[in-house]
Amino acid sequence: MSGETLHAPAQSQEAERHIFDAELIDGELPSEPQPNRRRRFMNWWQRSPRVPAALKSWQAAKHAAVDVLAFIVRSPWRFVSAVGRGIAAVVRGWRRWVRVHDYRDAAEQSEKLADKFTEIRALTLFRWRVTGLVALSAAAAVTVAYVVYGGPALWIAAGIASATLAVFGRRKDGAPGRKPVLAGPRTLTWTMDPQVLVDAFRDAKLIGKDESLRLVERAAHDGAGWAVTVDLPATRKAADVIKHREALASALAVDELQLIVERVRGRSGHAGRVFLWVADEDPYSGAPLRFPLQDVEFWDAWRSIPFGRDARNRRIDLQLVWTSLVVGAIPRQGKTCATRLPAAGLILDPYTQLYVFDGKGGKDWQAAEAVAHRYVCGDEQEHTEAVRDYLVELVAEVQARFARMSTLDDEICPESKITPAISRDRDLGMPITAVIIDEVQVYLENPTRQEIEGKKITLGAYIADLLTYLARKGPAVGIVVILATQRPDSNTIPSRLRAVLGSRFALRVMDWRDSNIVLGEQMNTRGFDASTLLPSHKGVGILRPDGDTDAGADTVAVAVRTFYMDNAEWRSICERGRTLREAARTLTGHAAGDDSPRAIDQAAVVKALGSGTRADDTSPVELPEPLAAVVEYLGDDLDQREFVPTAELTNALDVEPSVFARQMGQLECRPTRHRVPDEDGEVRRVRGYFTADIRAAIDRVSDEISSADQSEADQP
Ligand SMILES: Nc1ncnc2c1ncn2[C@@H]1O[C@H](COP(=O)(O)OP(=O)(O)OP(=O)(O)O)[C@@H](O)[C@H]1O
Repeated sequence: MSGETLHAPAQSQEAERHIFDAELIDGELPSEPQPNRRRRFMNWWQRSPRVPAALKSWQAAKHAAVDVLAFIVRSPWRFVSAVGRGIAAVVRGWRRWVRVHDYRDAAEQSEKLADKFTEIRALTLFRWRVTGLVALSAAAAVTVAYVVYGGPALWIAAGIASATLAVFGRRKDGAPGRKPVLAGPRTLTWTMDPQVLVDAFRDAKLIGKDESLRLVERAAHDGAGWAVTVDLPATRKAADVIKHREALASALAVDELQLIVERVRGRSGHAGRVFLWVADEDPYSGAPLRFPLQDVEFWDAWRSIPFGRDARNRRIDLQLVWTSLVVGAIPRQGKTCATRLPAAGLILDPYTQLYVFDGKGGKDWQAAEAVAHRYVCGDEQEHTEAVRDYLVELVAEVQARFARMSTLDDEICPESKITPAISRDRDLGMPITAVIIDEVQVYLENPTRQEIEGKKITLGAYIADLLTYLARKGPAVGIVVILATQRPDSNTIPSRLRAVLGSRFALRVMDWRDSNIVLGEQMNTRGFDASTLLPSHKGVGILRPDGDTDAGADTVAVAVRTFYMDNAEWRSICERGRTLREAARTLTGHAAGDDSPRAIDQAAVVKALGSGTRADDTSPVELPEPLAAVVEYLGDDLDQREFVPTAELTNALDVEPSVFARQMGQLECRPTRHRVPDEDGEVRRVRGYFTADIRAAIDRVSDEISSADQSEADQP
């Protein structure tokens, strides 16, 4: 029940009290029953089933008028096509009759066709004669009528014949053989004829042959496209339509990027109500979108930062505090531009501290030097070591912040989490701190081995551990991690790091596996695959936000065209950020000419990471058997193959199949049947494991182990 309904009795009681309290003055008796009567009439009008729905509101009347107009405009064409279908049906029926099909089929079925041959032939001849006779009589009748009554008789005869044919050929739901096979392109014809939409849903196998759709709101032009809301038949789910958006786009003959499918939720929606929006043309073409923060003097880092627009031109903002972001794409798709947008929002808040590391070493991030507390640009060994040192410094800072926070009273820090007031209080020293790393793979892939507290580990793996810690523990004390990579594979960004990155943005990638690595397991099967984006669509990607978007809290992911900011505009934002910091006296570190590292307790950092004990970076978390053996056997295939038969695994690992199945089951990895081609190329259904399920199990187990290690390390 809604709040409004709950409050209604309270309001009426209040009104009654006022009436009773009021003094009744002579001559001021209520003399105008008019409004009440009017309201009663309106109430009756709105509720009465006898009043047509079209007369109940202006909008309904407008829709009805449009419907009538559309009907009138379409009727000549519908009449002609009905007559055409009628002629086809009559000719088809007559042919079957004259060729004695029914009799012939019966004889065939009872295998007596040869015996009945003479009878069938006689009957055929007879029916031809009847046909001839009827045709001659009809022609004679028309001729006589013409001679007696003149031209109008011919018109009347043609009218009667065509009306009869039209009735015979009218479109009936499910009538087979009445629909031309080549119906022509469906693009936008559905806006005029909802039957086309129903056919598209059937063709895309989203509803059955005998099922239909209920139109909740007829197609209307909305923005730069057409919108329609439909109810699916009972038991059909809107979520399935979203999942099979591509099939529906194909059935409607539009590019899938042009089709938006959303579930209608809340009071006016339910699990089977779908909102469809089809763009008139490619929604991602046209001039780049201007970044709104170019025109603001200051931005509050706690507010969502404008990121781009979806196909319907709705603005999509990105909340950064409390979360982290990973951007993945093949080169030249707009990764750096996309990463600079949230960075710009943070730069325009003078109370935000920035760690900017650019693995590419170009001039993309040079302007940020003017505001960055720590800045590294380059891919040499010394740069990677500097990144490591600054990250270690930040991990120590996170620990110190937690320690300081525990001493704050409840009024300042009610939830042992950072608040806007804490982040701006310079005495507390806990500003929102963003770590922005472009081309992070450069640092994560560094193979140099180093010794951390007596254990050998590569520099790349150590940086991954530091980032994992920052993304996992940092948000509570105001750390925001933003990573961009052109190599979104599992070897580059380890699963333990990926698992803690909240928001994901995938611009165009090579294939669905890479897309899933950025966006999350099985996102392609839920209808989100960044490898299907077009190369010409620079800056267009799929965003899977950590929190809500304007596109609806229920939206798992949304295709977004990011705002665009050229180098000059980016530089001007950085300059503005510097002026703001100078005024607020928050310019520190590199930007203030101070690159000296802070003194830190290395051992405490290693303990906090809980990963300093790892002996080998290639298996950062020691997986339990048989998962470890499966990972070792599959190697790169774990990312490249979709499915591995159980028999192959049990043979390769030399294990007892039932024991193997039980152990894998305990790790929540269960086999399924799947069609795979065998050596002869024949497709067979075999039992086995989807590599996505194996990867999910690895992530789950790694996370559990890391958290256990972490809580051990957190023990004082
Ligand atoms: N939102 C956008 N709108 C329009 N064009 C864009 C957008 N984002 C990027 N571009 C175009 O794409 C080009 C490549 O962008 P960018 O340099 O960000 O790509 P990248 O993925 O970082 O490339 P690399 O991997 O080489 O660093 C830019 O020069 C720009 O012209």
